[in-house]
Amino acid sequence: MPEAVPFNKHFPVSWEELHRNAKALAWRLIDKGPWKGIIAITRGGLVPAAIIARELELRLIDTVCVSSYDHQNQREAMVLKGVEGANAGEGEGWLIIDDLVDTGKTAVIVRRMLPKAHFATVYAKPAGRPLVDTFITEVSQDTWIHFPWDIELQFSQPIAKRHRGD
Ligand SMILES: O=P(O)(O)OC[C@H]1O[C@H](OP(=O)(O)OP(=O)(O)O)[C@H](O)[C@@H]1O
Ligand SMILES: O=c1[nH]c(=O)c2nc[nH]c2[nH]1
Ligand SMILES: [Mg+2]
Repeated sequence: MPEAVPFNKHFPVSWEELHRNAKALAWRLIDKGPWKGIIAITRGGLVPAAIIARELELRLIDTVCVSSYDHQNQREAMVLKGVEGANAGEGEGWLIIDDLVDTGKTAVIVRRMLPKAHFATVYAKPAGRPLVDTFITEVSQDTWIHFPWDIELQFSQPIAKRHRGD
């Protein structure tokens, strides 16, 4: 297994940016349909999936529940729930939505379940990029993306102080 890359950079995302980028993803996906429905990868895929479902007027939504990080520490991926019944078959005509692809481990697991589905994320890092069919924004592998549901407004040190290492 490749060495874990330390997260040296931080990329905070606001609700507005997330909304705008999820809508941009919907624009990219509209011509690639028609779509039978969405399979959201919980939990990170839930918010983008809701925005995309609204824009593409999709009302059939299922989840695949996967968990593989304790904050920034990656561990063995756990599949807590697969696709309900045989609803999506091999996934043809279905959209899989997640917030991001990082190492690609989660994407490999879900792609194995639904090999014919279209995998779309809002953000992608280079290691996971080959596993995604459509995405909006790429960030470097050593960047941690901070989603709006994980952060809160608080005091931030002036850049000069941070630069000096105070
Ligand atoms: O490409 P990978 O290295 O597999 O990482 C990407 C996955 O990691 C995060 O989920 P996480 O397992 O942290 O669960 P969460 O969505 O419930 O926060 C993120 O939402 C993706 O699903
Ligand atoms: O909030 C998150 N930001 C990330 O950059 C990331 N990579 C894997 N899982 C992640 N979760
Ligand atoms: Mg996730």
